[in-house]
Amino acid sequence: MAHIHDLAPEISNYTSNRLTDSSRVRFPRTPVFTSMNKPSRFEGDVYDLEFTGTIPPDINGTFFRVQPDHRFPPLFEDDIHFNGDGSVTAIRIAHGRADFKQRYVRTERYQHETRARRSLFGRYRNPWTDNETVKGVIRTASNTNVVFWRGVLLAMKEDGPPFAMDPVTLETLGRYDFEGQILSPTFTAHPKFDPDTGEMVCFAYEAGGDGADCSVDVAVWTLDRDGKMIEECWYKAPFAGMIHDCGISKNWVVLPLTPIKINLERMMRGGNKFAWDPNEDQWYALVPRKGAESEDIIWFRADNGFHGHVAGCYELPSGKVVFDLTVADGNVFFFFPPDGNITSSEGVAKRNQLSSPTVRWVFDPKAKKSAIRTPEAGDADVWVADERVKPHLTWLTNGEFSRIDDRYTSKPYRHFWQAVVDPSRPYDFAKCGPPAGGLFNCLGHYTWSKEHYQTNDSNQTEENADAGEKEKFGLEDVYFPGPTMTFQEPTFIPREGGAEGEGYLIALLNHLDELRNDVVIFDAQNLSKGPLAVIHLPLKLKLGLHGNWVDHRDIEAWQARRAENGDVGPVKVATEPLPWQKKLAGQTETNGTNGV
Ligand SMILES: C=Cc1ccc(O)c(OC)c1
Ligand SMILES: [Fe+2]
Repeated sequence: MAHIHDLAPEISNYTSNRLTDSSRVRFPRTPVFTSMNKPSRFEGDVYDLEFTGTIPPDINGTFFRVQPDHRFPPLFEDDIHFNGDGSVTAIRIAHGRADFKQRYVRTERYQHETRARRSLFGRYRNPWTDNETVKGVIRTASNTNVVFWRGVLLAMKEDGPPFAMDPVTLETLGRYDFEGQILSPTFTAHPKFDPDTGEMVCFAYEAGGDGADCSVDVAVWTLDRDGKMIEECWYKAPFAGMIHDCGISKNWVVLPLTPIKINLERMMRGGNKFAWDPNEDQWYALVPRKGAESEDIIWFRADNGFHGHVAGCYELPSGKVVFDLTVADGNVFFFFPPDGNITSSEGVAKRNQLSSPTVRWVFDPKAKKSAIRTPEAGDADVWVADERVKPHLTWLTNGEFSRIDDRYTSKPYRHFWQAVVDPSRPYDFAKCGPPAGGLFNCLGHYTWSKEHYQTNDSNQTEENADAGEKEKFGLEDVYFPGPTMTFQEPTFIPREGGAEGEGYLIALLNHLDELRNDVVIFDAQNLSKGPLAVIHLPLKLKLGLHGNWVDHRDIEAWQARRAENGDVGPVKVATEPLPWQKKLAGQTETNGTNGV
């Protein structure tokens, strides 16, 4: 059979890395856009998905998740996955059956590019690489997380405000500014919900100016269960770096500042948003949840490392704060190499060799601290603990995307789950090629042992732990599906009335050979037994980031509250431009009227 390229010759739409012919719809032939990573770009519904096994009949809710999925060939041929448009998937499960729905988030970016029928926004979080026609437009692709908040689904990416969607239809309602209460240019993709108070704790970094100016301003907010902002405090970080996830305990917020840095000059030259700095520390900010002032923040410094996602965070009887997350021993984001250093192709091989254990830190809010100055923070005091911190323990789990039973957010917890990398298992390279998105070839369930469930309060660090203890701190329950499959992030589904961790685990499975996905459901505490149900999608999705489970009764209760005659009423999306946009428009106008 003739190859398709023989029938119609392939003509590149790129010249020297730039899109030079936007009339040719042809994606780059790079690993970011081929094989499992090929854009899928569809929206649609599949009613009553085929499945094997048994979908537990007590499950009634929706698994929401989001993937970056480029709609148009990017402006730069070497574009990265994280720059793709947010596409939200909903797997609605009830009565032992499942339905599928997928829609793009109608961001402002989406609207502009649809009208132009081409890409207009350039490199990841770099507005200096955009088409002139979209200057001042909110650039976010809303592609990192979807959370349910007071009746709406919020699609989020940390470079911009969230966009609200209807959780049943996935229709985009508009940009959400929390009814005018949060007007920062950026907003986290990882807010945390306090199960006792119903509060949402959230934050933003690079938040001081227009969201692309390398600002060191960090904001932390609390909204109460009625959606009212009750806490807001602004801080200065020691440098402009990524703060991706966070943890909350009863009284504290922990913000991990990763040594991957923003540099304005590099951005203005059209370069990368971030560069890994192998010589910089990891920093952790301990921030009071209530009544904080800027000077109350304490920064703890530790040796260089790359933060993954947070498992748990809670306080010990002494008031010290336990903070558990994965920390890799090198640059996970190989596409953001150190300035003037290794190429990203060297980086990908290196990334696949990184070790990514689960690390427990114990921070003392009463630690002695001193004010320092950094070039980036200018004349602002940055309060730093005098003593550097060391891991309290390091569990060699080698995974990422830690999740817990979210009803235990802010509390001591026993169970966590991860997508796990186990290079000792067979991998069919001939059929699958390099593992797209990383070799997450197992799902793992971890149970902290009794002595580590609520870690003892002595100031024990790795150095005085027993040698054997450094590796395992509880039980491991791992499932390996076979040499042609990898997993995406798992999400816990609680069983009604169940104790912590009683319920199900749901995740997407990638068939790297067939280029197709399944949705798998496990007994959350018995992964090694294999899935209870495998729901077969008739198509290939993309590698997503994060997802969340929403009980259907919550959706129904909020539909009633959000009805025209409900006690809350329909959600109000943002109607005014953000302050940075108004300022920019004002500057443009002034230039015009002055005629200079
Ligand atoms: C996994 C982290 C992460 C961090 C920043 C991003 O913009 C992102 O986009 C999908 C993902
Ligand atoms: Fe994340």
